[in-house]
Amino acid sequence: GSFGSHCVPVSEIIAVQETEVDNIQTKDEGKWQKMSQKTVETYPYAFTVFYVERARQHRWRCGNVTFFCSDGLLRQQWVQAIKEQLSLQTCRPKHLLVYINPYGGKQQGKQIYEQKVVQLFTLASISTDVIVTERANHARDHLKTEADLKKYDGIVCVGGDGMFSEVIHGLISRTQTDSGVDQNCAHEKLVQCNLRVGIIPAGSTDCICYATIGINDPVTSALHIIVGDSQALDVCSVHHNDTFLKYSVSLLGYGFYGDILADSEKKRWMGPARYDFSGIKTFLSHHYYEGTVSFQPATDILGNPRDKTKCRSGCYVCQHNGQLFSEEIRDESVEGGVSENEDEREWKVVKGKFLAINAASMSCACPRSPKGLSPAAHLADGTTDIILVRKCSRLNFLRHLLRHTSKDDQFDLTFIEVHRVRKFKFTPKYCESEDTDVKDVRKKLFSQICRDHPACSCTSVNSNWNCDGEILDHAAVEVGVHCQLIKLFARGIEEPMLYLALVLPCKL
Ligand SMILES: CCCCCCCCCCCCC/C=C/[C@@H](O)[C@H](COP(=O)(O)O)NC(=O)CCCCCCCCCCCCCCC
Ligand SMILES: Nc1ncnc2c1ncn2[C@@H]1O[C@H](COP(=O)(O)OP(=O)(O)O)[C@@H](O)[C@H]1O
Ligand SMILES: [Ca+2]
Repeated sequence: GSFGSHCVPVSEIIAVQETEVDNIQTKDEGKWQKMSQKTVETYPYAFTVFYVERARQHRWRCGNVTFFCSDGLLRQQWVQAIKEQLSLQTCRPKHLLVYINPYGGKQQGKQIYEQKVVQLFTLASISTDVIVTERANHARDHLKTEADLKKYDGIVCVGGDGMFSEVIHGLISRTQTDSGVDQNCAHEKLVQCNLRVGIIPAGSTDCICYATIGINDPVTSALHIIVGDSQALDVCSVHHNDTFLKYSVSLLGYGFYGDILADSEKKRWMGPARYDFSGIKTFLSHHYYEGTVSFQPATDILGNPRDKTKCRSGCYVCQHNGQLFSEEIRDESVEGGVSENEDEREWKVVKGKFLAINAASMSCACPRSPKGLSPAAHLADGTTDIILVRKCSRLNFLRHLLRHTSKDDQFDLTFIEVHRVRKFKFTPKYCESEDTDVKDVRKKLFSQICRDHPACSCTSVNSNWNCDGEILDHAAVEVGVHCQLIKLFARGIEEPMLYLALVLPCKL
């Protein structure tokens, strides 16, 4: 490279390698040239340090700088010293289990992994076992029962939010089974998972990657895995009548986002554009749904969904509330402890007609909306933000939606309510047909609805829940947040670094 000084923290060095001087090309006045014979003769020994270079919009790249010396022993000492420093970075993974979804997004999962990630893992001396999935739930089932997890320092999933969801379902289930915890019990404390999960984005929305790293970029994700980042993440559990349905880490959406998802699944051939298509269609159909949302507002915590400050790397709110949460758990396990905290807190009940009921456990920032559904939501504070969109005109709903893409506050509208909670319940007005004869109940339901709205086409009474991009089978759900249940190879979104340069005059 060129002459000059480079300052790189050891924690951001990817690898060091001895370099063949003969092959080095240097950039001189913008042109790549072979080094002059004279330089090669004077400095025949070189080594290259690969490191994390920050580019625009939270993008990371693998940069390198080559050092030359005249002495072979000196080079060996340098390379050895740097390797020793690297071996002291104990948070870095050495052996990873990789699942690739070849079917998500633009169906490029395999290519993205092979063309952008493999060489970086090799450079960083990370070995991998790779499984390309052959069907939906392949990764989940493999993790749940087969995979020898002791062998690995982490799991990587190549795909979208659905693929990530599969991986954490496998991992959480496995962890609970191994420690004898029953997932069907909605009030039981779940055991934290030790293995970290990395996401190489290759899906349609990639909101979990975007909201935890700041961008959906495969190389950036690979580098966060290599340096061994760690970010805790809250997980919501969703139950229906004391049976476990699913976990969610990003969006649990009923009404608008549930309907978009149900419609878009039929259009998978369109790739990521299916969401825009179904989005417009769902917007125009303007369905609302009736029901009751009950929740306990989280009052003892730091932070509020209307805050101007956001969750960033090393977030203080997440640290503080995480601490609070683990203390409460400890208190409850003590005989006669203060369990009144939880159960005797006041429940709020909101009944009405809703265009959308969204629970965002993280900001849900994604390329479509870089600030997300709930811009001030936290990754690991043990809460989820419930956003209620009451029945309003199409124009007003459009105003709300458009504000997700601008600086304006999407909650500052009369038909929007937002609450930060630890648990909530939803009960649809027209209850689901279960024990009784299905057809019978449907008939009754439709006649009742049609009496209520004579003009409606009665396509469906209830919506579906969109759970991180997967459809749930029930409308009535009970949701609880499990604080910091899993860990990612991420560090949260980094604040732009501030440099203070002190330039001293050369003449002393
Ligand atoms: C008019 C412009 C309105 C822009 C509104 C943008 C709000 C976007 C918020 C998106 C939150 C996404 C939360 C993440 C969910 C994902 O977990 C989940 C699964 O991801 P995966 O496919 O990678 O597995 N993704 C989704 O459920 C997709 C949600 C799709 C949102 C698309 C919204 C488009 C709305 C278009 C409205 C158009 C009105 C036009 C009027 C003429
Ligand atoms: N080999 C496979 N064939 C078909 N479906 C799969 C396969 N592997 C995973 N899936 C499923 O594909 C769905 C979409 O995956 P995802 O990675 O979320 O992509 P997208 O972001 O495009 O929705 C998920 O429901 C997942 O369970
Ligand atoms: Ca949260």
